[in-house]
Order: sequence, then C-alpha cells, then structure tokens
Amino acid sequence: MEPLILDGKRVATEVKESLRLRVSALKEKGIVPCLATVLVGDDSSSETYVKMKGNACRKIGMESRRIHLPKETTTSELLRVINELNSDDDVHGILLQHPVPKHIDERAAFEAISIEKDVDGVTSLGFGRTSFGFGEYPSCTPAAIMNIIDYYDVSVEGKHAVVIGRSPILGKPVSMMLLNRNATVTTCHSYTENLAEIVSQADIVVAAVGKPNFIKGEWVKEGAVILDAGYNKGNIGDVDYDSCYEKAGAITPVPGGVGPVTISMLLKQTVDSAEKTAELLKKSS
Ligand SMILES: Nc1nc(=O)c2c([nH]1)NC[C@@H]1CN(c3ccc(C(=O)N[C@@H](CCC(=O)O)C(=O)O)cc3)C=[N+]21
Repeated sequence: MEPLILDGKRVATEVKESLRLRVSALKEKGIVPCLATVLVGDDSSSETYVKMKGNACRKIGMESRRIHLPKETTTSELLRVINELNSDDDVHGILLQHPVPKHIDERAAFEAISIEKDVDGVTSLGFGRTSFGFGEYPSCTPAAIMNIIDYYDVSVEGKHAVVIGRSPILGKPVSMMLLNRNATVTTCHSYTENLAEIVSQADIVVAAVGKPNFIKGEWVKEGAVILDAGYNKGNIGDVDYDSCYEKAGAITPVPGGVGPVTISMLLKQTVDSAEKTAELLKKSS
C-alpha cells in the first residue's frame, strides 16, 4: 500500500495562518514581534536558511533583524552581540545559526542567549526544561517533528521510536520529547552497532544524522512512520526516499516535510515570546 505523505508545507501554512491573527493583535497593542537572526561567516546554505527565516517573519507581519558577522568574528565579539540583543526590548527571539566557524565556542554562544529569548531552544536550560516536560521553547526541528506527528494523529504512546542522531538541538531533544509522550525511545548514533536491526524494530523512525539518503528501505519495518529531519547539500534528506516509500506507512518528503514546519515553529515561538512581553507590560502598567 502507498504510504501517507506527511505534508509539511500544509502543516506550516496552517501554523502561519493562525499566527497572522496573533501578530495583528500584538501590533494593535504596539508590539511588533521581532526575531533577530545571527549568522557568522559566509556558508552559502546557512545564508539561504537565514534568509528564508527572515522572509517567513515578514510574510506574516513580524519583524526580522538580520545580523551578519564576518567569519573572523571571535567568541567574545559574538557574545557581545548576543548580550546586546538580550537587553534590547524590541527583540523577542534570538536565533544563532548553527554551525558557526570552528574557532568560535558555539556552546558558549548558545548559552549566552537569555532563556526568555531562546525561541530556538539551543540553551542547556531550555533543553533541560524540555527534557523535564515543562520547557517553553523546545528546539524548532524537534518541535516540528512533534507537530507533524500530532497533525496526522500518529500514535506515539507505547510505540518504539528510533532516533538516529544525538545532536544537542535535534536528536537529543526529540528523543526526550518522544519519551515524554510515552514512546519507548532508542537513540542511535555513530557508535551504534547493528543499526539496521534496531531500525527494523521501529514503529517511528526519526532520521537526524546529516548523511544523504542514509536510511534504507530494507532496514525499515512495513508500515513504519518515517520522519526525515536531515538537511544535506542540495536539499537531500537522510532517508533514501524511494526505497523507504515502499515500506513506510507514512513518510515526510524532502523538501516539503520537516523543514517548512521547523520555520513555522520558530515563528510561533517568537510570537509566544512577544505575547509574554505584552502580558508583562500589562501587569506593570
Ligand atoms: N540554530 C539553528 N536552528 C535551526 O533550526 C537550524 C540551524 N541552526 N542550522 C541549520 C538547520 C537547518 N534548518 C532548516 C530549516 C528549514 C529548512 C527548509 O525549510 N527547507 C525546505 C527547502 C529549502 C529550500 O527550498 O531551499 C524544505 O525542506 O522544504 C531546511 C533546514 C534549520 N536549522
């Protein structure tokens, strides 16, 4: 049987439609939700992603402030920029695009983002809260995966979810979020032995390795739900789509799957943050 195509574009469009109304309501109160994006260096695909994020903001009436720093930027210079954004009341969310050039301490830069503005869920505090199940802003790609799962009513409780990848803003937090929804979670990574055998036991497969077409259809159980969070050069996912299509019960395409929803989650969490500012202003006036 042909799998259900999990249409991320459609999910993202619905999320963004609902945000438009919230953005106009905020603007009536004099608050323009604003996301600051920080890009260091001149990696062309990072530039494309950051542009897409800024454009998506403007399309729904939000503001985006784009900060582009040269590749020679030092860790302390980057920290200073982040601290300025932290104390700027007009900025409701900060996104530091990963990866930064190798000489920069990326973890230190992520940690410098204040928790109120960590709409991209990159701080250890944000991760810890998300893991405990009360985090306000989970990382955007994990949030997107959960959003797609919910939109299509994929059942999670008691299911075996196999996550391939354990990065701090993708594999690790999505593993925790699935665990919090009562899945049985296996997190695989580059040291995992018998990967194919583990994947073959999965009801839900989340691919987050960053290796093009890595997950093969032969590994996958008939009827499994496959979510491809991989982004590789040339818009190629981590899932070998054609072979997995034959086996899957449901599958996200690339492009048009997890990616667009990731951006809509970033916008949503920035609007959430702006609404909290509005609440605080109301209380203090
Ligand atoms: N701090 C940080 N947070 C991130 O969330 C983050 C990051 N760094 N670094 C890079 C990755 C990558 N990422 C993507 C988001 C959307 C698409 C996306 O929308 N892609 C479209 C196609 C893109 C195109 O049309 O060119 C699609 O899949 O349909 C892709 C990739 C967010 N990331």
